[in-house]
Amino acid sequence: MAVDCMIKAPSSLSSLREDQQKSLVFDASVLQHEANIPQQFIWPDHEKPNSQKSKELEVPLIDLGGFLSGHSSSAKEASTRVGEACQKHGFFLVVNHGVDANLISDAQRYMDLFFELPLSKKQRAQRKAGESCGYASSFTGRFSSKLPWKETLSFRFSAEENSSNMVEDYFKNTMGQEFVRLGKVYQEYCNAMNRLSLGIMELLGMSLGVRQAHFKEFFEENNSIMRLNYYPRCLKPELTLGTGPHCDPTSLTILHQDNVGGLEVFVDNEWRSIAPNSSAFVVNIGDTFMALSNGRYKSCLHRAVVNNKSPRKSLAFFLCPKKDKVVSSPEELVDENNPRIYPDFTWSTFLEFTQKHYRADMNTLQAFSIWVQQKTSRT
Ligand SMILES: C=C1C[C@]23C[C@H]1CC[C@H]2[C@]1(C)CCC[C@@](C)(C(=O)O)[C@H]1[C@@H]3C(=O)O
Ligand SMILES: O=C(O)CCC(=O)C(=O)O
Ligand SMILES: [Fe+2]
Repeated sequence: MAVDCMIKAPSSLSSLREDQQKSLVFDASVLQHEANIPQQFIWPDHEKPNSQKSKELEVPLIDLGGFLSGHSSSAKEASTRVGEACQKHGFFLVVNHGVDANLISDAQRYMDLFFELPLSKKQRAQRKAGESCGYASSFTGRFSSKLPWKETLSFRFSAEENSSNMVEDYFKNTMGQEFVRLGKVYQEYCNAMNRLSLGIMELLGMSLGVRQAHFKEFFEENNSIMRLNYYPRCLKPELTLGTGPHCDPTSLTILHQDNVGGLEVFVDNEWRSIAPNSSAFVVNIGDTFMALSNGRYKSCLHRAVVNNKSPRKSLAFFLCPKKDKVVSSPEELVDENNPRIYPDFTWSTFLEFTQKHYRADMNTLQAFSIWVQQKTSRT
């Protein structure tokens, strides 16, 4: 935000036209001291977080050690537990995941090096309209209400042969030479996330009764998104949300939250918190995998709340298919009792839908399916 509108009483902001509201830029370093939060950040009553802390959810904790060491009995056990979790709320924790603890703590710590920069420096990476990558501060320029209380830096990761330095190059080219070390850490982190995602895809394939390598092969050449979430402290946390209620439109999310806590899942009609566990990754399937599973597994509704004590950080790796690969559930999951639910689509079309036409929420895939069918009937 241009600092001047921090001195305007929030009520006067609503006098701005929607395009003027969208042109505001919020500076997190100012917002975190503001008791009078701008009204664009105040969510409707039915979506505000309860002021009392949400009850903790017992999330299945799956030890990948045996599976990753090639023990078939452990693989079977892990795939059964993954399947059970996906039949319920779609979230599970993985431990003994093979990702180096020092790499995780570096990836967490290095986020501060970026988000604590002056806004003008962060804006070197400013997300451009309609694009999924870059720096976004409360999504100004994108939404005019229900603004999330967060800053994000999103960048692309590709598992294709000729893209082994994509993340490193992004940081060097966008932020300059002094960010080369940061780029190397996030390149290594994304490589580790890629390996872990493909392992989890094997367990998902086994749990659905398709050929074990089916989904692993489908995602071999993925074009994924890495997102750094930075949630500044908020003096009125009961009025806003760090990330609003949504299902991830992507295929699989591997999330590492810091020790602050704030991730919540909607289960049995109530919001339940997922306790921080620095040695574990939180894994959930997204809309695209729900389509690939022909609706057998559901992508899950979740959100992030903020607090009035400290900032919160999370690392979210979003596994996405190669852009032009057709997303279509395997024959084994389609029969007369389970007709095909979703139209075939490509991830690039679905991603464009979320970046240019629809703010992802709990109905994104449904809205997208209708949009695709309308587009097809018009041509
Ligand atoms: C494909 C994506 C769109 C979002 C980032 C990835 C996966 C999660 C999506 C998102 C976080 C869901 C909630 C709304 C959103 C706008 C956000 O709060 O960031 C979504 C992301 C986005 O469109 O930038
Ligand atoms: O920060 C979190 O804990 C959740 C963020 C999230 O759901 C997302 O970025 O899609
Ligand atoms: Fe999410």
